[in-house]
Amino acid sequence: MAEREFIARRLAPIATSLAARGLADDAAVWTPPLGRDLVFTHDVLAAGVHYLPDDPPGDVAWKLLAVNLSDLAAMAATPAGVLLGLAGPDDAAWRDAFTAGLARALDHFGVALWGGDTVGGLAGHVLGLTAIGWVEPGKALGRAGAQPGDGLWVSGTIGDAGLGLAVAQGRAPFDKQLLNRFRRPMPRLALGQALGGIATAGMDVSDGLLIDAQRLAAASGVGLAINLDAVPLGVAATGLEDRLARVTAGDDYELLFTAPAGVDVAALAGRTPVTRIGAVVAGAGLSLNHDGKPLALPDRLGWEHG
Ligand SMILES: Nc1ncnc2c1ncn2[C@@H]1O[C@H](COP(=O)(O)OP(=O)(O)O)[C@@H](O)[C@H]1O
Ligand SMILES: Cc1ncc(C[n+]2csc(CCOP(=O)(O)OP(=O)(O)O)c2C)c(N)n1
Ligand SMILES: [Mg+2]
Ligand SMILES: [Mg+2]
Ligand SMILES: [Mg+2]
Repeated sequence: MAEREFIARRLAPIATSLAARGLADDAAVWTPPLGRDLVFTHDVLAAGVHYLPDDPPGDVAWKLLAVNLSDLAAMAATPAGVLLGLAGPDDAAWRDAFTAGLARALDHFGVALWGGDTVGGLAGHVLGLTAIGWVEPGKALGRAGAQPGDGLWVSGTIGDAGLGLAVAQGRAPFDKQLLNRFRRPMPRLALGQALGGIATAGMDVSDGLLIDAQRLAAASGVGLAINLDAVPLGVAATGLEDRLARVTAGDDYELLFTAPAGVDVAALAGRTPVTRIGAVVAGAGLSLNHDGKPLALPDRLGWEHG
């Protein structure tokens, strides 16, 4: 299918918002909600780097949208629309399944496809997505702002996606739930929006709990004391080494945030599970506690691109 035909047949039917103009013009035109600050993010997924080349294309579409919505959630924003960069081989069956999955994912999150670009003839897929959302003025949540005395909190469970990757690679027995944590992350949008204006700092966990916590600490100019044994895991760890593997695996797309001691975080989070895993302290960097004793930081804290 030629590019023009692909856009008309597969993309235009799912780009139904007024802003997208039927994908018939050179760009989208969106009227943002009056008086709101706009929030922008862009993440790329590359085959073999972020997902396995034979992962189901519909799940790849879900993940592409979800990882970007996770960054909007981290900022306490409400998503509105996205722009898609689709570059890869001329594989009509893959693209059909991808766009069908994208339509379902957009529908699930109530987000509009506003436009994008398509490039064929490549060896592997490189998928970009820009997500645009909005926040009430002054309510965007950043990584700076954590204060000594605040509690350190995380949503959901950590390390399951890392186990799911092992399942997908055939290194671990089949487990649908873990596979889904890797292929179909769930951005914490409701929690993020609830935290806006209340949490002192926040971010999403994409590279690994420890490395991302270290970034939050650095951005806030504080130290973070983390009780490793309090970190919620979906599957019990077999020992310290396993526990360290979970908190450095990444791909979690949970929210890591700090809140003043007086805030009832569980009530604020509503149906989203949240766990207090430590505290903000004066100083710098991370300090870990395990079995009631200080534990030296492992050499590797998480995922870093070369
Ligand atoms: N190629 C790039 N061009 C411009 N900004 C970038 C680029 N790569 C990353 N950034 C910005 O650097 C910051 C950190 O990026 P990243 O570590 O990818 O954050 P995240 O894990 O939340 O996606 C973000 O504000 C992001 O927008
Ligand atoms: C095939 C495969 N191997 C390894 C991983 C692990 N992994 C790759 S990138 C990454 C970190 C997140 O990706 P990044 O591009 O840094 O996203 P961002 O932090 O910008 O949201 C992780 C944990 C994976 N997701 N897929
Ligand atoms: Mg990024
Ligand atoms: Mg992020
Ligand atoms: Mg990263």
